[in-house]
Amino acid sequence: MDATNRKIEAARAALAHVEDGMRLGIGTGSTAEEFVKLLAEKVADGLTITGVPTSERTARLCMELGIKLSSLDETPVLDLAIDGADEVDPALDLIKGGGGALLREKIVASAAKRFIVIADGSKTVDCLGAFPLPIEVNRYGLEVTRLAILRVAQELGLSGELTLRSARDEPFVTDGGHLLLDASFGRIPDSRALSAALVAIPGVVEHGMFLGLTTLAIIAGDDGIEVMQSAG
Ligand SMILES: O=C(CO)[C@H](O)[C@H](O)COP(=O)(O)O
Repeated sequence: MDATNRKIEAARAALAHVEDGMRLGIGTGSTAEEFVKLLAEKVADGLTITGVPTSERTARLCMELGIKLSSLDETPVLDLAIDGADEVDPALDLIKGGGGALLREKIVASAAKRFIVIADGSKTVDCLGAFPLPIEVNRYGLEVTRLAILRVAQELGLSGELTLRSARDEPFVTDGGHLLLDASFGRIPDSRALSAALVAIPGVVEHGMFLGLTTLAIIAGDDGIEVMQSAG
């Protein structure tokens, strides 16, 4: 099975958790897009859900495919959110934001009673950090924020490149109008300490570590689907 088919299988397994009438957070990225396509087929067959998208990109796809959308302000409590991930560790902590949507994704996941992650097997890791950690920052004072991030990382024994994300030779701008710094720190042994230190920096808007948010991870590998359940 190739990577696309694994994503489709994870998305299909997640769809089984979607019930009629649900208020549903809908993720961003290639795996989430496979989920949106399958969800649209169910909606065409009569399933009723209210979707809250995690990005403008996902909103466009949902609208194209006939999925009814709401905003988080109109629908602030969600029954379920389903999204992809860049890394999933054994405690179901994640790195997300490879697609640049981490802020809305985290707000939507935190508004959901249950948060299901869908991924192919290449995303599972023993320890977060091989995938560069996306950090969403305010444009104002970018250099001050950059230096502060490097300082807190150093205090936690971490080091590595901090790269301003770009797209088509321009800085990548998030849906919220912010910039992204991708932190290649390598293994992050104490993700909670790094999280607390990062959110205390005034110019940091959010970071891509999703800690303690995941209810279930549906991982599709060559041997089929593995469902990882949160201990909490
Ligand atoms: O966090 C994300 C977007 O901000 C995505 O969920 C993450 O990057 C995984 O994407 P893909 O399913 O394309 O591998």
